[in-house]
Amino acid sequence: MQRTRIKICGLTRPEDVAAAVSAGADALGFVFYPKSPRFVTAAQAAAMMSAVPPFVSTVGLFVNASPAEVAAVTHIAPVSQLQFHGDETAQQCAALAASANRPFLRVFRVRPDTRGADLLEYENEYRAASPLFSGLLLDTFVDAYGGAGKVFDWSIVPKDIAPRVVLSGGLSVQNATDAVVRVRPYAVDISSGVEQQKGIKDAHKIAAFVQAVRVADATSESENHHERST
Ligand SMILES: O=C(O)c1ccccc1NCC(=O)[C@H](O)[C@H](O)COP(=O)(O)O
Repeated sequence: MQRTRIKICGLTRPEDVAAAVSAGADALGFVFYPKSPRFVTAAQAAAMMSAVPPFVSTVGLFVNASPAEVAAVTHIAPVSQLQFHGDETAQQCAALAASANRPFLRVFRVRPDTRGADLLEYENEYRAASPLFSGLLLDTFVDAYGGAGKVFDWSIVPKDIAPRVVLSGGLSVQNATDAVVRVRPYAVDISSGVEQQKGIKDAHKIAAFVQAVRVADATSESENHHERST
């Protein structure tokens, strides 16, 4: 059975890290963008990461950060990978990742006029720019940079790219099963949909979200089985 990977983003409290790990999250996101309500310092993130068990990834999220800012964080907080969420070019992402010696996720902020071909072209550009490119994370374009809880039109995601992308943007306990069954992404990423208030996660919502994704995995498996046997 395909097991859709799950990233919980925007963690600011040790108890929220514990809730995400105990619910079965595969990756934990820490926001190093000072204007975010979910901003954490490198020292705060490092303290939270010290309680993360083996085989759970930690992701450091940056928006238009300088090489010095990324280096200052990665010297202190042992993130396993980077996420570039701003207007960085492919060359800038490649250089930031190389200097931090970490793989990176590139966020594509989907607009109403985005077409599937745009995603494939963007992915090719990043793949060509760096061996440290680990994949695209699809989020909804909003004027602010992210964590806004807005959904985009999932039908634009081409079937041939879906198994490699991280789907995000307005996911919730209510829409997670539908999103995963329809798109069949490699992974999903959620922030505001599992919060009580900005930056404060809700352990029950995290557990319910993980459960909703697992229901989708089981549904997709039974659909695959049905397709194979007819
Ligand atoms: O969380 C923030 O405040 C934030 C600030 C600047 C850039 C990105 C930010 N968050 C990104 C995420 O948490 C997620 O990758 C994604 O945007 C999904 O968020 P949501 O729609 O709230 O689930």
